[in-house]
Amino acid sequence: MSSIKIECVLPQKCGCGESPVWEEASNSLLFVDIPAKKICQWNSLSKQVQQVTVDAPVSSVALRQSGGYVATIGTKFCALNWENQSVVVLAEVDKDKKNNRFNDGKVDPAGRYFAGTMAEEVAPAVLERHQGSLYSLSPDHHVKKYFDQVDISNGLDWSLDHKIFYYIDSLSYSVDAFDYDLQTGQISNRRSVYKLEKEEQIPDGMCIDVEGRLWVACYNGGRVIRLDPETGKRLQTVKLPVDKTTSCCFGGKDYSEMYVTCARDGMDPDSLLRQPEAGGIFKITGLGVKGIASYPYAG
Ligand SMILES: O=C(O)[C@H](O)[C@@H](O)[C@H](O)[C@H](O)CO
Ligand SMILES: [Zn+2]
Repeated sequence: MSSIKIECVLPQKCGCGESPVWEEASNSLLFVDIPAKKICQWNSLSKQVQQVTVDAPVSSVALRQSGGYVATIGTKFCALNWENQSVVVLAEVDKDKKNNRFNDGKVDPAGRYFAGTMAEEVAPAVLERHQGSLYSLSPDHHVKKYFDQVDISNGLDWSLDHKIFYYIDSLSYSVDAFDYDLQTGQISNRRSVYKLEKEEQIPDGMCIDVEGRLWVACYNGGRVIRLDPETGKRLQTVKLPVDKTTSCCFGGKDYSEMYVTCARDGMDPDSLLRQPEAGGIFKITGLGVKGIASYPYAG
């Protein structure tokens, strides 16, 4: 076995850190702090953080092929110009659901921006149920709705051959798979590939590695787990010194490092004393497997 090392590389104190995305061009990790309405860029070489504050909870950020970024802000798909900090709305969803916001989002291998919604939480994982939907924004800014009745739309990624879409609705405690048609962006044939065990708690963000295995951050479980979606077996558990692990991505040189975000919101004073790094950005090295580059939005 390789020797795994876990370190907090940025003591950020995010209320809810989310959406880690590696940006190769700048050797940086992008991430958001949802309740703080912040999009952050941590430069791994200078160790400096730059941030842009927006006007509503921001739940995901992604690269944009034409430059800058895209982000899900409130219930809007937006484009962000980092230099002048300007935000342009590309599309809006759930207009009839005033209490909804977007949650996790990610770009598919064809450049479509996928993101799902949820009702705003009154406390972590406490919310009006079945209010969310899953959407994608195509490069021509057209919005497609896949399904509704979602509780907490969360982790998503695609298989290496682009034929499967993996998806997590947190309160189902399941990692699901769909057949994926990359040409049309259609999904079909939903099935569960893994049911979380009790101590693994709530499945949140997810990413795929070069061997086609899934890494799932377990909210309240203080860990990331590696799953084989073909056999439905858990292959590995990596525990972190914080409970509210929210998402993970590969990055760094050759995508051999894993970055994990986590939350501080919802922790009692006692847990905060025991977990002073809660809300920080963690780096895991020595996993012995690499990840893949994230896809940029093509619009
Ligand atoms: O990080 C996210 O994706 C959500 O926005 C969070 O609120 C947690 O996931 C949720 O509380 C646990 O289910
Ligand atoms: Zn999440």
